[in-house]
Amino acid sequence: MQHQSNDFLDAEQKSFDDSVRAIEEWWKTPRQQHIKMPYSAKTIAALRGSETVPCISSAAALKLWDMLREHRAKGTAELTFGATDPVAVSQMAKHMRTVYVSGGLSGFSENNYPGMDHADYPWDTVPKVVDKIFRSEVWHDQRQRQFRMSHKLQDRTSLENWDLMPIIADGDMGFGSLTTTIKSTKALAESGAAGIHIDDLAIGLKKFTVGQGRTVVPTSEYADRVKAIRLQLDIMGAETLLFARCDTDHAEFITSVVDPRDHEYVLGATNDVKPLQQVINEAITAGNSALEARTQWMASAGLKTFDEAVRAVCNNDQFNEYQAQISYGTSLFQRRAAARAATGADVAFDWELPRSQNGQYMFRQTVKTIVERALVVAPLSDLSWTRMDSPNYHDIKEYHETMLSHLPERMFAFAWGGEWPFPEPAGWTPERRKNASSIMAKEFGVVWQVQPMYMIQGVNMEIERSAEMWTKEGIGGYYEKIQTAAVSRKPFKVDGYEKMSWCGGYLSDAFFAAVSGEEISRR
Ligand SMILES: C[C@](O)(C(=O)O)[C@H](CC(=O)O)C(=O)O
Repeated sequence: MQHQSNDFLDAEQKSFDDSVRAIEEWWKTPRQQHIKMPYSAKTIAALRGSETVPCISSAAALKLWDMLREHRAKGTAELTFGATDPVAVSQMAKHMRTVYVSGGLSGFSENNYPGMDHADYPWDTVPKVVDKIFRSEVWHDQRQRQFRMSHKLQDRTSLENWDLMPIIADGDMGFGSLTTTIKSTKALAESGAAGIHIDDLAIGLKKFTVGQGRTVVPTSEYADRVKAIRLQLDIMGAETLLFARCDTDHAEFITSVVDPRDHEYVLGATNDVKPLQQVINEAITAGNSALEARTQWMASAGLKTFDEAVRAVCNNDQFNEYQAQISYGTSLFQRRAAARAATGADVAFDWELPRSQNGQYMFRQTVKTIVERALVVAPLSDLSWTRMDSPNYHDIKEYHETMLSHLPERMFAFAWGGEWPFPEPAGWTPERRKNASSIMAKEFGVVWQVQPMYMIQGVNMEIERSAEMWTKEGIGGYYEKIQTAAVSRKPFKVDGYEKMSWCGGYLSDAFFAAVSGEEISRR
C-alpha cells in the first residue's frame, strides 16, 4: 500500500477535482449537452477508477452522432441491415455507413442453442458479435490503407477506400437487474458499439410470435434501465449513443403496478367473476381446455381500464367532473376517490382478478402510453424508437408528431419488418410504400432505419438461388453466374477469395517485407 502522506492526499484530491471538472466540461460538448444527467459530475468521478481508459468506441460514436445530426438537418436517413457476419459487413460497407448487430439474428447464428428471438441467449452474445465485427472492420481498414500507401499518390483515387462503419448494437432489455445492464453496457461499449438500444420488455418475457404475452416493465423500471446505461457510459467516459426503444406497442401485460404512471392502462374485471387463474386451474383439473376457459372468462369479466369503468357508470357531467380530477400519473387510489366524488358510489373494478400465472397484470396500451414512456427516458437518451409489429402509419404519425411537439429536435430510429404488409387502411399506397423510408425521415426525423433480419430473408434468397443453380449447373453455371458477375461488377468487383485483394495477401507480404527491412510506402 502506498504511504498516505499529506502530499499524497493532496495529490489524490487534486486529481479527483480535475476529474470532476473534466467531466463537467465534457458534458458541455455538442455531443453531450442535450443530455440531462440525473447525477453530478462528482458522483461519476467517484465511480471511476483512478485512471479512465479511453473507450474504444468513442470515435465511432462521435462519427455516428455527426452523421445522424446531419441527416436530421437534411430530413434524410441512414439505412442499414442487421448483421452478425463480418464478411457480409465488409460488403455492406460499400453502400452503407452504419451496421446493426441484431440480437434476434445473433440468437440464430451465434448461438449453439438457436431459437426464436426471446432474448434468451446469454447476455454477452451480442457484445461478442460486436467485438468480432469491430475487429474485422479495423483489419479491413488496415489492409486497405496499407494497399493504398503502397501505390503512388496519383494512382490512389481509383482504389477502394471504405470507411469504418459505426455499429449499433441490440442491448435488448439489459438481461437482468441493474448490475447486468451495467455489465452488458460496458461489454458493448468496450467491444466497439457506437450505439446501444435498450427496451422496456420484461426479462424472459419477450414474445413476438405466440398469441398473447408481450409484457413490459413499469415505467419506473424502464427509466432505471436507461439511467443505468447512461451512468455506465459516463463512468467509462464513452460517447456511445443511447437509443431508447419502447416495446409497449401491442403489449398485453405489465409486470407490476408499482408506478402510478401505468395505472391508467391496467385492466380490471368489472363483473363479479372468480380470479382468472382459479378458473384456468379448475378447467385443467376437470380435463377441459384451459384456452377455452380463458376465452370464456375474458368474455364474462367485463375487462376495462378504470377510466372506462367510470365512463360506463356515469353521465357526461359526472365523467367531466371525474376527468377534471385526474391527469398523467394519477394513481388508482386517487382515481377511485375522484370517481366516488363524481358519481357518489364506488366503481366496480378489480385488477387482481385477471392476473396471469406469473403474476402479470393485464395492460392495454395506446400510442399515448408509448409517448409518455418515451418522454420519461428522452432526457437521458439520444434517440427514441418505437418498436412496432406492423407499419401502421396513423400510429407512427401520432407517435412521432406528439414526440416532436414536446421535443422538436428529437431524432428517431425505426425497424422495418421483413414480412410486413403495407395496406391502404394502415395509411399506405404502393407509391407511399416506395417512399416510406424517405417519408419517415422527412416528416418525422427518423434518421436511422434498419431491416434487422435481412440476413435471414435477403441472404437466404441469394443462397437458395445459388444452391439451386450450383446443383443443376455445376462449375459451368458458377463461372458464368457468380464468378464472372462478381468480378465484373462496377465500379468495384464483389470481393472473393483473391489473395491480393479483399483477403489482404498484400498485407501479409508487407509484414514480411517490413521485417526484412524493405520500404513499402510510395509517395
Ligand atoms: C430488432 C430486433 O431487436 C433484433 O434483434 O433484430 C428484434 C427483431 C425481431 O425479433 O423481430 C426486435 O424487433 O425485437
